[in-house]
Amino acid sequence: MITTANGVIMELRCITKRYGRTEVLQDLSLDIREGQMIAIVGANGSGKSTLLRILAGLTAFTGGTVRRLPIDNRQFRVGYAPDRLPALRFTVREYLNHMAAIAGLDRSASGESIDSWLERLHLNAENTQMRHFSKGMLQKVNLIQAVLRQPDLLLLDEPHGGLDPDSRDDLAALIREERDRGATVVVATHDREWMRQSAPVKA
Ligand SMILES: Nc1ncnc2c1ncn2[C@@H]1O[C@H](COP(=O)(O)OP(=O)(O)OP(=O)(O)O)[C@@H](O)[C@H]1O
Repeated sequence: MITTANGVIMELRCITKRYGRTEVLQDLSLDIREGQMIAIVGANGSGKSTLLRILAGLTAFTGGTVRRLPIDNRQFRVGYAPDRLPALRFTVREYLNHMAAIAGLDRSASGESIDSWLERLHLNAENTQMRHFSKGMLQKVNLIQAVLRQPDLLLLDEPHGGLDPDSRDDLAALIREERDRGATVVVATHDREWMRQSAPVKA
């Protein structure tokens, strides 16, 4: 999948991030390689979400450089599940169709993929607006929108938040499948135990 010799798809060098006077990230350097599973573990407020948003290209950093290496002359696809989705006035299908359209996916293929994910994650509240969803239901929609475009780099921020035990198993299977497909997965969590038990780590 990746054309660089050493498999690096993203290079961060000496990244700093400040919000006003508060320095959240300091001199952070990191190489992200094809097929890696990376856990960003830290306490509340330590800057995990900030780092994921920088990786997603959604937050500007204050200093340092980020280099994204192309795959076969194209930018690699990023899937990003933030730590929570807003409670929107869309139904789940309206929202996922919308996200698929933004990603430039073919309507009929993405429709089938959405059907299959809704069934797999037992999300059957088709006609209810997402603002009435529970935290766990919203989290499932969040995960689906992140994997719909078959990302090369999948960024998951506290992905187990709000999920019941069976759904956590579904999440572990989802991560495993994404890795088997060749995706690089970066997970931010403050829960070391969940990471140890649920995140399938491949050598
Ligand atoms: N947009 C922002 N403006 C100002 N400060 C911010 C902003 N976003 C985050 N912060 C601050 O930056 C610090 C790191 O926040 P961040 O959300 O990245 O941490 P986190 O490790 O993901 O925390 P948690 O585990 O609680 O989700 C916190 O002190 C937070 O208040």
